[in-house]
Amino acid sequence: MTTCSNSSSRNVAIDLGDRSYDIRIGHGLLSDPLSFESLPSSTAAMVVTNETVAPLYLDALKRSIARRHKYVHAVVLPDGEAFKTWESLNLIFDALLKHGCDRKTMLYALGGGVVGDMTGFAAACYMRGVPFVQVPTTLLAQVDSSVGGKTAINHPLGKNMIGAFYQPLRVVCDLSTLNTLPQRELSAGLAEVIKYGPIHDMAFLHWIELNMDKLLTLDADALAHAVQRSCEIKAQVVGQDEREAGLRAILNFGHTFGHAIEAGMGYGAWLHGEAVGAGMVMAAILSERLGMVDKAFVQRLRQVIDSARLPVKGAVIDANANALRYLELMRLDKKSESGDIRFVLIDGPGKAQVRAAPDDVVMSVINDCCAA
Ligand SMILES: NC(=O)c1ccc[n+]([C@@H]2O[C@H](COP(=O)([O-])OP(=O)(O)OC[C@H]3O[C@@H](n4cnc5c(N)ncnc54)[C@H](O)[C@@H]3O)[C@@H](O)[C@H]2O)c1
Ligand SMILES: O=C(O)C(=O)C[C@@H](O)[C@H](O)[C@H](O)COP(=O)(O)O
Ligand SMILES: [Zn+2]
Repeated sequence: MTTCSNSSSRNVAIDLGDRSYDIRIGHGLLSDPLSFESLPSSTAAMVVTNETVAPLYLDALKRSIARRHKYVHAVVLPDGEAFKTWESLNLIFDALLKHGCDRKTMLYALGGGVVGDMTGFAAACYMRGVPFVQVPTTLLAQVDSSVGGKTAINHPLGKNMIGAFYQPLRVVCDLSTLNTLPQRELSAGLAEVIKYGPIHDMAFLHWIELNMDKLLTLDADALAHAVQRSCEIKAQVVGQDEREAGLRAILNFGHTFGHAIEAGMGYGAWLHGEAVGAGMVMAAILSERLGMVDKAFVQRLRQVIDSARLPVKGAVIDANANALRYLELMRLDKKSESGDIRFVLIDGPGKAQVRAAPDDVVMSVINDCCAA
């Protein structure tokens, strides 16, 4: 992983051999054709976006890439986590086939993590693989989902259960797009920014604590630093373990509980970042009950998550048997082995470890941490 900056953009490189690529970070990049320089040109391009993002940014992106492709098509999907489904994926394939797109067609994912995950999966599958570029327009997508090649759709029984590892050719993070992002979505993105502190970089957590007000008010320098440092950490982890044989699982901190909340409450009721925020508090308390961190660490993490205007208590997903329902959903998590749920726990500030935990301790955490 290497980083370089100039006045208008900061670049983070992700080193994956012949699948290496650049993450470009800066204001106004989406409207600048130079952001897409040196990518392969092709006859056709397909921009995948949704009904909220299309009116805001589709025309600008089309103008920026117009010289690279003879035809620039677009498919506009319904908006929301509830639409991260086979049906939406099929809308992308329908559009590609309707326009006679060949295997050199470039896909552009224009939107948040939902659009990005589905576009990447469509790119991995269409004609057994076509190139794609991530143009993330939410904070969450800029600091996390557009980087690293995890692509997927949801299943009613579990998050991201059907997918593939498939890397983009470039990530173009235009920080200006965050100006139109609703406050709740900004906070959701901050959950994944905060995540990088306890698992890898306590100095970054300290910086986040000091700069939370600036982040919440979209201060340009603070945002640029948060996106750059998050991408650097993610690039470093993914560069060592692209397909989650081991280390990469630390990026799942807060997600074992969080994904249970998302699936259990019905996709979209809680935003992904909200569920991860509460899930990180629950995982930190579990770490503390297993003797891995002290109470002061848990309190510090709870405080920073709360300051990002995120929930610090989990959801009640079953009024009669809440803890059992969590366990049932978490057993399907992709980190589970032979029916044992494996959690990302904090093993001292800045250090994460993936391990199983006794059911009774997990249930005590759920019983103490969930509020209606
Ligand atoms: N692949 C990965 O590594 C990875 C990492 C983290 C999260 N994810 C996935 O990402 C998804 C969450 O992503 P998200 O938080 O971006 O949600 P999202 O894609 O649903 O976007 C959030 C909302 O913001 C809207 N929006 C997007 N850009 C906008 C803009 N600039 N202005 C105004 N509105 C805008 C969207 O239309 C949507 O309503 C989840 O499905 C999660 O599982 C994947
Ligand atoms: O990139 C990763 O690896 C992550 O775990 C990042 C997470 O923030 C993200 O939500 C990811 O999609 C979760 O992965 P999953 O394998 O649990 O579906
Ligand atoms: Zn996540």
